[in-house]
Amino acid sequence: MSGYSIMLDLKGKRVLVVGGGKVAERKIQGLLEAEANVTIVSPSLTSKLVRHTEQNLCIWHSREFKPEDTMDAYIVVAASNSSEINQAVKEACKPHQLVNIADDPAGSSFHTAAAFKRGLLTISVSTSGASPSLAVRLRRELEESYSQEYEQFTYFLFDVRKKIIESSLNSNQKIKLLQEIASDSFFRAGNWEDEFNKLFH
Ligand SMILES: C[C@@]1(CC(=O)O)C2=NC(=C\c3[nH]c(c(CCC(=O)O)c3CC(=O)O)Cc3[nH]c(c(CC(=O)O)c3CCC(=O)O)/C=C3\N/C(=C\2)[C@@H](CCC(=O)O)[C@]3(C)CC(=O)O)/[C@H]1CCC(=O)O
Ligand SMILES: NC(=O)c1ccc[n+]([C@@H]2O[C@H](COP(=O)([O-])OP(=O)(O)OC[C@H]3O[C@@H](n4cnc5c(N)ncnc54)[C@H](O)[C@@H]3O)[C@@H](O)[C@H]2O)c1
Repeated sequence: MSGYSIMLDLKGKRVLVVGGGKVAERKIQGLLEAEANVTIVSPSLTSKLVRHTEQNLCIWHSREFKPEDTMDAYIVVAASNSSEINQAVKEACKPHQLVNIADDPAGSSFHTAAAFKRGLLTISVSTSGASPSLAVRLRRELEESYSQEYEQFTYFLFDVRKKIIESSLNSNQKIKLLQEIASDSFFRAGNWEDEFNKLFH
């Protein structure tokens, strides 16, 4: 897979997850953070997923998968522990549906990246299935390199970028300023508002 990176808006979108084990739990965590509308079809659930359904964070059909479950789903994740069931899920999907098969990277239309957020910043790592363990290691290393302070920094950048774009500066001045406030030295200086006001009158 050559792999094209995008950020999907899943708010309110219907996502079907087949299986309720450890892998389903991990995928569902990310899907709920993205505010997707998650339906799980599985005869059993992990205790964490049971809590999610009790809190109405997702819908659970306590039974085996049926092909019609895939109807109307924007994304389908097959994470049962049976490769036959996972293949049946794939076969039930229409060509336009995004499908992730936990035990069949080549047969999936997308892979899940190892990702974390700092406010508006998302950092994700993919090895295209070569080594999920390497993706996890790099994600952990990057998490250490990009401190929690980046969360506030992204909100600061979001606000001042708007001010810069709407200002009467010419386009070269705007680009220079936008690059300056995104630089490592600016980030490290702290007092971002004060430093910005010195640069922007
Ligand atoms: C990143 C992450 C996101 C997530 O799942 O949310 C993710 N796998 C994670 C962890 C992980 N997965 C596995 C191990 C055990 C050690 C090892 O195998 O290295 C660990 C490590 C651990 O658990 O620590 C085993 C494994 N994974 C896949 C197969 C099937 C196969 O290869 O055939 C098997 C063998 C199954 C078996 O035993 O049969 C397949 C996929 N796993 C992917 C993503 C996609 C490619 C990502 C990429 O290459 O970058 C892809 C293709 C499809 C997909 O699932 O989307 C998440 C880390 C989240 C985080 O911590 O940040
Ligand atoms: N992609 C990844 O990151 C990754 C990592 C490890 C394992 N895997 C693969 O993911 C799959 C699931 O692993 P796991 O550790 O979560 O397994 P698990 O045994 O913890 O969970 C399997 C779940 O599938 C459900 N299930 C079984 N038959 C079903 C059916 N007919 N319909 C609906 N649900 C059904 C079970 O009730 C259970 O909830 C395995 O195929 C494994 O090889 C993928």
